Amino acid sequence: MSRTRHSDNQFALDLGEDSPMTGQSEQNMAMEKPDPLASLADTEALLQHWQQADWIRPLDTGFARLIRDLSQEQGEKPEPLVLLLAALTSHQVGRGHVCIDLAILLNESNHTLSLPPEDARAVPPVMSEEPDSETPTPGEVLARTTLPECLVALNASQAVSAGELSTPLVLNDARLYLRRFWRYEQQIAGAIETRLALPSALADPGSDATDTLSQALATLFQSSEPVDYQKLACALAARQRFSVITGGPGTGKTTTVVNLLAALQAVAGEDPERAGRKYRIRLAAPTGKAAARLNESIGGAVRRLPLDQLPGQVVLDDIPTKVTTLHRLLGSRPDTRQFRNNRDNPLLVDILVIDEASMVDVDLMASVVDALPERAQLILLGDKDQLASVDAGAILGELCQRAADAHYTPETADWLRAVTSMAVPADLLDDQGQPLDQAVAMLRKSYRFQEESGIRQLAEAVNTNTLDADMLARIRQPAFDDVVWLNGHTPRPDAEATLAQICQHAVTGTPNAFANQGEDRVIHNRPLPPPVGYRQYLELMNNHGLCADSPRAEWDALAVGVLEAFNDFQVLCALRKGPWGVEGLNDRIARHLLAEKLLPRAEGWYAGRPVLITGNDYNLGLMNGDIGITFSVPWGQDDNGEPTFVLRVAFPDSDSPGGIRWISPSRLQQLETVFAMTVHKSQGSEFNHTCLVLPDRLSPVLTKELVYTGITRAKNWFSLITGDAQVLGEAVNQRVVRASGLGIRLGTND
Ligand SMILES: Nc1ncnc2c1ncn2[C@@H]1O[C@H](COP(=O)(O)OP(=O)(O)OP(=O)(O)O)[C@@H](O)[C@H]1O
Repeated sequence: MSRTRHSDNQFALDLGEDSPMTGQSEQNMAMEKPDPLASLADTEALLQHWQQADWIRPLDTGFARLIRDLSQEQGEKPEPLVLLLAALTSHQVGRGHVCIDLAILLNESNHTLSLPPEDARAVPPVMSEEPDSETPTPGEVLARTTLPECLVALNASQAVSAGELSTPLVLNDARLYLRRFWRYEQQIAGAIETRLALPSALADPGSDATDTLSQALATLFQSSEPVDYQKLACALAARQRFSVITGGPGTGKTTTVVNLLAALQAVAGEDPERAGRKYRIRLAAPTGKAAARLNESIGGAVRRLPLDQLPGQVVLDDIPTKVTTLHRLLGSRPDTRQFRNNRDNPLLVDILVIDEASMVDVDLMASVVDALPERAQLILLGDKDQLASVDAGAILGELCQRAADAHYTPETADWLRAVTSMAVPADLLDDQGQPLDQAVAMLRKSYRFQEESGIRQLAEAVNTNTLDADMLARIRQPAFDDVVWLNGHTPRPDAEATLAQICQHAVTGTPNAFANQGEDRVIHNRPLPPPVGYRQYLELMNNHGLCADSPRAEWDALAVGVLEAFNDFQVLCALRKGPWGVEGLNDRIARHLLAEKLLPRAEGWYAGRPVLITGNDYNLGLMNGDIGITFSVPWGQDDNGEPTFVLRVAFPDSDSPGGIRWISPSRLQQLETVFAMTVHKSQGSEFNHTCLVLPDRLSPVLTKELVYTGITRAKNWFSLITGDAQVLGEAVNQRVVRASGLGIRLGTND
């Protein structure tokens, strides 16, 4: 169907009354210019121009060409509008969306697509016969069309189906997907629905199994509070084969899940399917860093379990403490996206717990549910308010859209009362609650941060859109003892001076900028040392006192100490490029540390260089997100018998806690220096002192989720430096909204 035919066609006109999404005047203005979709050649030229200007990727134009070829093979005249939408859908997948919601796209084209990009290069004129005309933006092109026109064109194309045919594009309602991503979403939604529908041995509050669960919960949770949300979460998650436990930092997700696993093992003996055997449980996280962090915290929590008081004869070995990465769990293979474990070779597991689930994209989650036996229980843990995964999807956020209000049905509330002896607060009840709502629990009290903690209050203000003038004044002053906005008194600071301030802060951590010079803080009855910068780990490294003859164990111990000290401070940036991004700041901070004589050099490889692995390397056993530090270590002798030193990067050995792996820099493939890290990459990590750098102007990546994630990476100290004071307030007013159909399918899309 050609575009001209659309406007001549009465049917199209009937449907195509002025779309509520597109203003008439905007449309009229666009109509005055030549139609860039008038012909296939014009459309292809337009896409080519956008690609040349780096607005869209070669992959996106390549996908549009594939749709064109496919249409032609089917004897169909390729429809320019379909090609355009195909390229834009592919572009959006590259930006983390699972699909395009056409209604939203037409309503806010430029914002939805983030086009033109912030750093847009000039695009050469597209219409050769009109040398002066500017290439239209996607927004201008889309302003000429309407939702009904798009739907008519897509429905008429052989490249599009509702999913029943193996077409490259799938249209569900007004959501347009690349087939692969539609399939992922279907797989995930199907796996959740199936598990929610499975009958549970614990559904009947009068059963022996439920009685045992109730006894176990009474032993594990002894809070005197009227509502213990950890206990509620534990009960809900025990009842079904799918559940989500979400909560902010330190709300007790790990504690709750350890109690949950103990409670489940206590009832295992009464599960007819288990015939008295305990459950096989696996714990996993999306990155090595996140797995290591859970590894650290889970061991202690398991050891504190009152196992001897639990029913069901649960022993320590029944509760796993080893956390693996999802890639390792599924058995990743070099050079292929296929995992060793899949539908045909499922995991030997009864219960799988995934921590930091906000970082899991739809591709990986689809592989997880593919490899999970149908009756296996899946438990997702994470903070719903954090940034979504780097790749497509926002699974945890989607599943938890209604978590704050819970929407528990009266039936769920009755069951909870019977099992936990607690009444669900009335404002969390809803007799229209959906099945998914009954499987989602939100932890609401932070045990790590005290009530007066600035980090807690600032994160909450950002998260709940209550970052007001009073809070800004308090972090400027600073009124809190753990938070400081270092240049908050300067609305439009000089860029060079601010960048120099960041470098200086990165050296020392500027303890005297915090209230009481960062001294005299006591956390959980222990005095807290003042905040530090990178000088701490570099001094430890430079003054180690080891010699060429020192045993390997001493070098390992030094590396463990230096890696720990490095974790005490981290600069986080919103952006990658430019002076305010990781690339600019890594370079600048390294040169500053060189000038301070803390580094021997600031380019290439040098002792002291901290590196972040940016892609999984299965041969070396290094995972995306792993951090190593470069050392000069003794390695053999020269011809005169003198010891020689070489550079080796020390990584924590994920297979042996406290161990170190020394890897030659030349073997490392994908990495970057990590004096500065993007907030995206910092997910799943926590640092004693975190400094968040916001740039001098707003950009689409600066969102509430980003600022919240940045603040909540700080365990004890948080500092903020802004290129422009306004940017903080503007950033928290922007939200990450990722197009997806998961919540819609599961009936929890509010
Ligand atoms: N019910 C509780 N009563 C007292 N202390 C608790 C309780 N729950 C958790 N804690 C303590 O609070 C701290 C944080 O708990 P935990 O590590 O379980 O939280 P988390 O939500 O997993 O944290 P993170 O944000 O690191 O993922 C721990 O020191 C833990 O012992």
